[in-house]
Amino acid sequence: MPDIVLEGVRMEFPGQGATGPAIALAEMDLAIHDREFVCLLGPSGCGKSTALNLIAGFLTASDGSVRVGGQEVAGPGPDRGVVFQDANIFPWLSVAKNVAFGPSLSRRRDRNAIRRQVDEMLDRVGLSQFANHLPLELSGGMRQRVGLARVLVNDPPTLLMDEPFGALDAQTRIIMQELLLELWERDRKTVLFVTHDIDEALLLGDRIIVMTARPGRIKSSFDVRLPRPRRYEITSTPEFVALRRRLFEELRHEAARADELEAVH
Ligand SMILES: Nc1ncnc2c1ncn2[C@@H]1O[C@H](COP(=O)(O)OP(=O)(O)OP(=O)(O)O)[C@@H](O)[C@H]1O
Repeated sequence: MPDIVLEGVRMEFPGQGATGPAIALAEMDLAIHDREFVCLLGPSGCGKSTALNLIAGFLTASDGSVRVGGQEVAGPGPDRGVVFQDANIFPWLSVAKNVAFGPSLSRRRDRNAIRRQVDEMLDRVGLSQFANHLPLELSGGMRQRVGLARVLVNDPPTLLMDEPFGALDAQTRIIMQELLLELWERDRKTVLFVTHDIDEALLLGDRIIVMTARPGRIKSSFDVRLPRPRRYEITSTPEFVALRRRLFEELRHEAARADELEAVH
């Protein structure tokens, strides 16, 4: 059964001042299967984040249906873990306390079990030595690891990621992409990953969905049949380079349209 289904989804934001309503998504249909890693790719402003926020339950569609696991989305829920670019961590809590936050909300868990779970999670993301540090004492990449650990420790079946590595330098970004691949290989969650970076989408995804410029619709869907487990080295293989070229052509037109729309507004 598909894990995430959007049918005829339309999203309008009320206009500000003289401008009419902004139509972010028009008639969007999408189906993501259980344990599939799908990357949503498209030019700036095409509605990628809006689609993710609808699935996360942070926004409600103006029209159409958004279902996760067969249920109509009525708001955020523990079945969907969301990771943003700014790592959504509490600056006043240590790394370990940030990661323990979610599990501590559940009254059924005893403290020792939570501590073991947090230790294991910190080990998986390579932060064991920084358990007692405050986020301010960490680099951007390490903070993003904390953000990832905070979400993964709750073991949500679905992960929604909105350009999580967008603010990182190129080197750190690759390290984080490889870490995400490693984590995903182990427990294969359903992932929707929003990005405008072709290489990132190709390195990570089973499938890449390309969106049109605003108002966003699905333009095309590409299966990425590159072997797994994947590492960064795959980006220089002929198969990868050929796929990159195809996707670049696919996006070129939409990016130009997005620029025109920008110039008009
Ligand atoms: N809260 C809002 N109020 C009004 N308009 C909005 C709101 N959120 C998004 N929009 C508009 O909806 C459109 C889609 O925005 P969205 O953030 O989903 O695009 P995106 O593809 O994620 O872009 P980017 O890659 O730049 O983050 C844009 O034109 C944006 O200006």
